[in-house]
Amino acid sequence: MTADHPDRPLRLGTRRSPLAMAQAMETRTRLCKAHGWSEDAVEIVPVVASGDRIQDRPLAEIGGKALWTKELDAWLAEGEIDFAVHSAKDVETLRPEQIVIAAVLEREDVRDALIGATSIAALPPGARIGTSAPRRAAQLLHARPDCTVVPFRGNVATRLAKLAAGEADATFLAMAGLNRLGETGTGRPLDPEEWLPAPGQAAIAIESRAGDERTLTLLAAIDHARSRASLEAERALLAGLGGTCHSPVAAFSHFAGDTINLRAALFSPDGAERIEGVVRIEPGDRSAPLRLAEDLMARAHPAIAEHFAGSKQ
Ligand SMILES: NCc1[nH]cc(CCC(=O)O)c1CC(=O)O
Repeated sequence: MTADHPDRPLRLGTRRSPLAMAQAMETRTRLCKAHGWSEDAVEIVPVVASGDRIQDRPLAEIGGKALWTKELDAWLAEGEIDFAVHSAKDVETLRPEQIVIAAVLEREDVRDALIGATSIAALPPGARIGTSAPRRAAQLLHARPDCTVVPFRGNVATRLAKLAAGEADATFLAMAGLNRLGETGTGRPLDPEEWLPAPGQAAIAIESRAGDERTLTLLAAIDHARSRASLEAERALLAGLGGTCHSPVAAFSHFAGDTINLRAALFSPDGAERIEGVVRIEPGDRSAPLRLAEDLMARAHPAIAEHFAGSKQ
C-alpha cells in the first residue's frame, strides 16, 4: 500500500525526551517504509510538554490534566503538525473531540523491570524504592509493606542516575522504554501475571485530526490490529473506572486466539487494599471492559473506591 511521496513533509509532533524522540524516529521509519518514501517525507517537530517542564513536584500534585498532551493537542488543532506520537500510557482517556488515535504501533514488551534487585522478594528488608507512579508504589507496598517509597521523577536516564547515586536501593522502569533506548540488559523483567503493568504500557499511540482523511489513511498502513484492540480494551477499562494515568490501577491483556483476557487490579495508595478481576473480550465487544470496571468498583474497598470516579466521569 504505497502512496506518492508527499509534496511537503508530513509534520510529526513529539515530546523532546530521548524516549519520545526514539519513538518518533521509529514511527517515521515505519511510515516511510510502509509507503516506500525516503525519510525526508516526515519532519520531526519536538515540543516541550508541561509535564517535562515541571520537574520538582509529583505529577499527581500538579493536578492539571493533559500534562503530556496539551501542547501537542494545540499544535494538532492549529494544523502546526499533521500527527502526534505518544506513549499510550501517558494519554488520558478523555480526549478532545477532534483528535483520534489514527494508529497504534505493534506493542513492545509490556512488562515492568526492577532495577537494583533480582526480584521483589529479594529486596532487602526496609529497602527504599524510587518511583513516582502510584500504581508501582501501591503494588510494591502490597507485596512488601516493609519497603519505603522515594519520589523519583524525570526521564529514564535521570532515574537511572538517581539510582546510581544511591537515592534509592531499587527502581522500576518499563521494559519498553529501556528497549527503545537501547538500555537492554538493565534490570529484571517482572512476570506480568504477578506484577501487572500500567494500562497502555509499551504501546505507541499516533493521534491525528478527525476528518483529515489523507493523514488518517496514510497512518492506517502502520496500525497493528492486536495492539490497537488491547490498548482500546485497557483504555475503556480505565475510562470506566474514571481513572487517570496517576491512578493506582494495573492491567494486563493476554490474547488467546482472537479473544483478549483482560486482567486488572486496583489498589489503595498505601497498598493495603487490592482487588482484582478478569474479563474475556471477544473481537468487537466494546462493553466487556466496562463490565469489568463496574464489577471492580462494586467490590472495591472504600480506600480503593475513593480514588476512582467510576463511570460518573
Ligand atoms: N510515565 C513515563 C513513561 N511513559 C512511558 C514510559 C515507558 C514506555 C511505555 O510504556 O511505552 C515511561 C517510563 C516508564 O514508565 O518507565
